[in-house]
Amino acid sequence: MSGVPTLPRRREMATVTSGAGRCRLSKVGAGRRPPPARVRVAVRLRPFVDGTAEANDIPCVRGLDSYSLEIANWRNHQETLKYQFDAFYGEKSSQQDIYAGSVQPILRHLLEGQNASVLAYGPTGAGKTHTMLGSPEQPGVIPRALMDLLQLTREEGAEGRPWALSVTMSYLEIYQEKVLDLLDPASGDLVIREDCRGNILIPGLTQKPITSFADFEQHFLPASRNRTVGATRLNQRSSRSHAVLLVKVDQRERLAPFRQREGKLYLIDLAGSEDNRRTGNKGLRLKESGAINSSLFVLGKVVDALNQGLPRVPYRDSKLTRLLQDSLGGSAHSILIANIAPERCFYLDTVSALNFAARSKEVINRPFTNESLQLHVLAPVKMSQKELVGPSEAKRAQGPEEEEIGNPEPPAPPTFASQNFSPLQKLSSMDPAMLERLLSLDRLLGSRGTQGTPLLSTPKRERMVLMKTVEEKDLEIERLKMKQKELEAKVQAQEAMDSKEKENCSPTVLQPLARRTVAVAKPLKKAVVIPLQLIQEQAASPNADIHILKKKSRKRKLECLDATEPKEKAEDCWELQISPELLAHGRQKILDMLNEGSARDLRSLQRIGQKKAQLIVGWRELHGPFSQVEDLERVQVMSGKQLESFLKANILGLAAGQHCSPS
Ligand SMILES: Nc1ncnc2c1ncn2[C@@H]1O[C@H](COP(=O)(O)OP(=O)(O)OP(=O)(O)O)[C@@H](O)[C@H]1O
Repeated sequence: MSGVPTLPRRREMATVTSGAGRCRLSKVGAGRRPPPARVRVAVRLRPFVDGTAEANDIPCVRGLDSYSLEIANWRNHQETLKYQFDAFYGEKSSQQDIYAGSVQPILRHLLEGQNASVLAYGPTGAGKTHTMLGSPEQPGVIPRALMDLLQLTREEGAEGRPWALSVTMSYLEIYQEKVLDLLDPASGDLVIREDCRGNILIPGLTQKPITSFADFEQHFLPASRNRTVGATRLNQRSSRSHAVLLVKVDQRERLAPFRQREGKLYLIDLAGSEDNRRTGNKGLRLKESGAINSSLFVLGKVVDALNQGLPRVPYRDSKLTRLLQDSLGGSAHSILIANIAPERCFYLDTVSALNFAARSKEVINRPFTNESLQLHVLAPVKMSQKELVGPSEAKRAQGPEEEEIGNPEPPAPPTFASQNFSPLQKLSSMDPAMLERLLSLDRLLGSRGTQGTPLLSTPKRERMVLMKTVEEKDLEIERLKMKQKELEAKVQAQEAMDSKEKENCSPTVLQPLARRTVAVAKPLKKAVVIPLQLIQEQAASPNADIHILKKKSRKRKLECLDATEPKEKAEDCWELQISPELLAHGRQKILDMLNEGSARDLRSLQRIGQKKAQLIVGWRELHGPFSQVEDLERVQVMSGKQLESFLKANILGLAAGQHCSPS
């Protein structure tokens, strides 16, 4: 029985055990080799069904316990062949037993951003479609898994949880070595490709978003009717194709660093291996059978190559194995359910299926977390060409054939200025503004004496860390910009009120430092042109504790060409003398500015240009706040002597501001 056109009613489904799927976020795969996960193998023995059993037929297979079974040895009738698997389900086992025992436990990996696959394997008529799809009365793995998965994603992606989740489904069949989209049968034969991380992709395959089981049914039921089935002597509704349901779970982190994860679940109902002497296949059925058997033969070769550790695994020898590349010996948590039949007429098929299952349980996969940074938090990520175009356009873009052997890379992304940087991180798909920010950071790091291009030449992992930092900084900048706008608005309001007082002040005297930092660009620089007379007058003002200038006679050495002793000439000069209170106050103001000001704020200080401001901000981010103004020397933006004049210039400006301030 295949291609069941209806799905079970929801009330007949098992209760969802969401606790079992609670997400534990895994960091597997970041730099280290992911730990191995063996392909799990379960065997299911179906009961006798009408039409297949002969009179007085007794089963040729017998279960021993919940892991092992025995079958008569056709070479020696006195003996039996014993097999042990991860699970054995006898003829009385229910659909729920198989689902809960072997399938449900792997669903949680999808929420960790890992891939999983369930394959039903076995001879024709042994119960693969019954196991995977079932009937309305006895729902199989597919409806049960979908129901649980949708429930899990609803819980994990609920408002207030750290990740937002979305689910999509695709459904395809491999019929006579053609990949057909069951959700869009008109799209023709699709190509299978592999990305640089070894993920298998089918460009142009329809993806339908699903949020509820009703959504799933709405797409799945009509698509199931598109599946190719036909009657054979052994099965009235025999699957003539391998059917693959692909369910993708996308996760987006709601807060920084806005990671993104993708977990894929393959639910595969393989076509059964067929002995054409018994199926009575002729004509088209024989041709179909040939395609089915040869792809299953390649599947056996792939499993053998993986078991023997051969350097070449013949994944590309059939569409089926190409599609299963990341499930067998790849990145998925995989479970193979080998379906067998009890009738004697199935004996040889059963032995062959059991031998295949026994070999498969030696196959080792290395599942890893499929995680990346969500760069479009700041700028929309360019979707890949394949995702943007419909099936037919994608096919046209690619050409009619599957990709060349030995050229597993996906098609080149659209040409873009950053393509030189694209081998690991998705720089090529990056928004130009983001790339510009990245380059600025790169220049900044370069200007601090780092050799080469520190950002763009670093390995992927480090680069991702740096890019995370860029994103965080950008958010911080946004926050500061907002704050600055608020302050500017306040200043403007204040200025309107203060206009009268300003008129009384000399035009050469400026606003207090605190307000200048957020007002018009670089007003503080004007403070240095305060006429000395004015300052002198100010020094003589009633506010006697701020003395900033003092007239002093000083001897100056004069160069004498012919004399050995230099002549000295007494002359009057002005020496800056700042009162200790003002000095301490000014130092504190500058220190506050160094620790809290943005690069733009810092540029309003005397002797600080754009480059120095950026270096100061960068140093602060790396080392924490400045404990004293002298720390500026450690930033290497000024020497000790320059620091002294920097302090004087700024404190002078500050004093001038204070004197003019109406308060
Ligand atoms: N565990 C079971 N309990 C009851 N009936 C079963 C069971 N397994 C299979 N059947 C019945 O056996 C018949 C054949 O099963 P099914 O179509 O699932 O086989 P299949 O392996 O998918 O075959 P094919 O490869 O030809 O598509 C169907 O009528 C199905 O309902």
